[in-house]
Amino acid sequence: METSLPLNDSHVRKTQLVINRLHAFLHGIALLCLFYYRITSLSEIIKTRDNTNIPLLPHVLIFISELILSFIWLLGQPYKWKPVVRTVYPERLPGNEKLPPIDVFICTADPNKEPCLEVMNTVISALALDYPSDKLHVYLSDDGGSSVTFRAMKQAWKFSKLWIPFCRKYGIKNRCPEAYFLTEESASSTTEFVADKKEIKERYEEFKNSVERIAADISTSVSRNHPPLIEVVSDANGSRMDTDHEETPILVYVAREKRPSHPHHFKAGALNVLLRVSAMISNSPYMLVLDCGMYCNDATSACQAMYFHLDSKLSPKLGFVQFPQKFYNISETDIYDGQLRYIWQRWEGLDGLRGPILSGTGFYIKREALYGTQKFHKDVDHIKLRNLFGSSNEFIKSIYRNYKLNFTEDRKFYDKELRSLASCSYDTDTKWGKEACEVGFRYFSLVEDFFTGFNLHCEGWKSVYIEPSRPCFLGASPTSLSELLVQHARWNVGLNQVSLSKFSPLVYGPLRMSTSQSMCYAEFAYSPLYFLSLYVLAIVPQLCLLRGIPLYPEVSSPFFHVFSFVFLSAQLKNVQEVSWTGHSIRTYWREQRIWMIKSLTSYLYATLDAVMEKIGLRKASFLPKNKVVDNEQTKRYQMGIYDFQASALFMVPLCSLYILNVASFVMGFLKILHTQKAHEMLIQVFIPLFAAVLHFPLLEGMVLRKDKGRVPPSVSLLSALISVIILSSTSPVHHY
Ligand SMILES: O=c1ccn([C@@H]2O[C@H](COP(=O)(O)OP(=O)(O)O[C@H]3O[C@H](CO)[C@@H](O)[C@H](O)[C@H]3O)[C@@H](O)[C@H]2O)c(=O)[nH]1
Ligand SMILES: [Mn+2]
Repeated sequence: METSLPLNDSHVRKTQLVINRLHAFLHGIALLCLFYYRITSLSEIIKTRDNTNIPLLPHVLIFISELILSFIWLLGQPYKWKPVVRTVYPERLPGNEKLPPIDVFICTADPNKEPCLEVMNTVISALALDYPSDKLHVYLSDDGGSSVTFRAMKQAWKFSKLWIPFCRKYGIKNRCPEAYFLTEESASSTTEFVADKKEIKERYEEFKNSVERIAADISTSVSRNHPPLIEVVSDANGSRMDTDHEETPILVYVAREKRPSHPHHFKAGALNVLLRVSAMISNSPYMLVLDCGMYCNDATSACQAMYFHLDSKLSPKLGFVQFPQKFYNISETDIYDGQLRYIWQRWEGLDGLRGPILSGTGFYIKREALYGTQKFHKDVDHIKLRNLFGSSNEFIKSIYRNYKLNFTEDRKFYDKELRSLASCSYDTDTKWGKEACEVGFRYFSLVEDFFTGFNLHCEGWKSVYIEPSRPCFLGASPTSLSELLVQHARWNVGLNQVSLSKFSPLVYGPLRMSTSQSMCYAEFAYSPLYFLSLYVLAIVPQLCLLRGIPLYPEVSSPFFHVFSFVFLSAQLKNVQEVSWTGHSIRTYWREQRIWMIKSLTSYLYATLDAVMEKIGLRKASFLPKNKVVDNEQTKRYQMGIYDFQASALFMVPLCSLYILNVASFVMGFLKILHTQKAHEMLIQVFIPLFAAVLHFPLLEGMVLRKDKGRVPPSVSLLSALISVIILSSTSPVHHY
């Protein structure tokens, strides 16, 4: 029988494994030598403090910053321990009749920020997935409760009825119409194809126009106060079951109830409503989750995921299959490092452990994993189920019922039941979204994906990472510094919420999963700490250089080589990883730059935010990213020119530190020439030089550029003032 053969295979990247382990060993030894140097020199300073005038504080600060960097480095090592790649055997997948049904969940929140046409393209591409139509059901959650989205969705469904047969007939790979017509993928050259394509293109233009008309006609205002609305999109004749059902999957619109007095828990709340509503309508055992604007670029993703979910060995423990997030709008220069290469490389490493971290979109997850029912017996107490899942008996029945397309039954009854499941109070006093209670997407953190995946791994579920050469899903990545920094600040607020709680991965993880998997979660969750190290490294060595206080060993000392080795080995390892994943050295350079910029801004504010939330001064919130395209900004992005029109909160620290570093390099350099102290200060001269070269675009933005994307002169002036104050202040390093 076909299914007895494995559907997939994995193999370890051996060369990479050897390089990684060897590097970890050497780098680790070098770090130990570095600590030895710091500890001995610190104790020396403390002992001789009365006679010498060497200040202690800068040495302590530098040591702390080195400890943090080393700690995060150590946490990241399990990622590199056993990188794994997966292959699949397409010919072994069972026939259509054996494929399990799938529900697709798409979330949108605000038509002003998430253009309706893009959302509809996501919907259409999901409807057109290469999967038996009667086993595919698409749900669109509209958190804005906007009638624009509702009406546009009906048009999208109508268009799909033409689009899907066209795609199937010609084996079109890219099932997102907007992207398909842009790329001009050619499936055939017969006259029939050319005529069909022309026809479908015209239909698409009509559809597009109708969506634009809808958006122009009615207000796109977003409501925070509305009753639930659930509608299975159907033909005008009112019969929900369409005669062409074979060709077009059902499409369900869900706007959950929202009231100002009830917390709605952002995307996790929306997904939990979809879980409940879909349980009543289709109750598929697997779900694909997609962010709006993220379209299906390869229609075979569902089958690809099934190579793992149907694998008899993997299946019982497999919670989800994660695809990487890839982006269609990344420019050649990728100045904001939008491709997130370093993340997907880690996921590959995690695949050798318990599996990749849940990444919000582009994953096929098992319904059972989100219900946490694997531990119950079938005859579990009904009261217990009500405590977990809420008061709906229909919902509770669905938990143990197999897949069944349900919505044609008693319509009135179901409508009432559905509205209750989508009401804002349904969750209250249940275990939905509660951390560590195993029901649904967890509300605890703004990064619901990270935290839910963490919980699933803690409960014993595994995950699989698959990165096919043709990306299955494509979305839009930030194209301005401002967007990038705001997005990363939000992610890191979410990570801080986890790391500052009892769910901190190093505390909560090791008892529930392997230490190595916990370390990887911790590496992610503690990464906002980078801001501490980088602020110290951007200020302390520089000020000490100007005051003639050496913080590093002098050139003749053997420890000078230790410091040089640590720096070079870290950099070269990055270069090696970047080139091994098929990128050029420029990618390495940009990754360094953006990592520092994010650490000095997003990570700092994310930590302040999370701490304020912890002590009750603030509430974290998740406003969807603006996906509306600004032409001028996009043009700059395409040309590889940074857009520094970001909030002064971001720009002032960056520019101040930049000026501080340039100034201390120049002044320090002149000073050591005079005093002949170069051998003592070499590393301290090198640090600001490295920063000044790496962040040269900031200098351009402040001084050389005249366009709209430059650093605003007011920001440059304020930054200059701040750096002068820091430079001239008798800083605390002077005494102690
Ligand atoms: O109240 C809300 C807020 C957001 N969303 C949806 O959530 C998705 C992600 O929002 P987006 O603004 O695109 O944020 P990103 O930073 O791009 O999202 C990343 O980070 C999120 C966690 O912060 C994850 O949920 C996402 O899957 C992941 O792609 C979008 O479809 C939104 O419509 C809602 O449905 N309701
Ligand atoms: Mn997004």
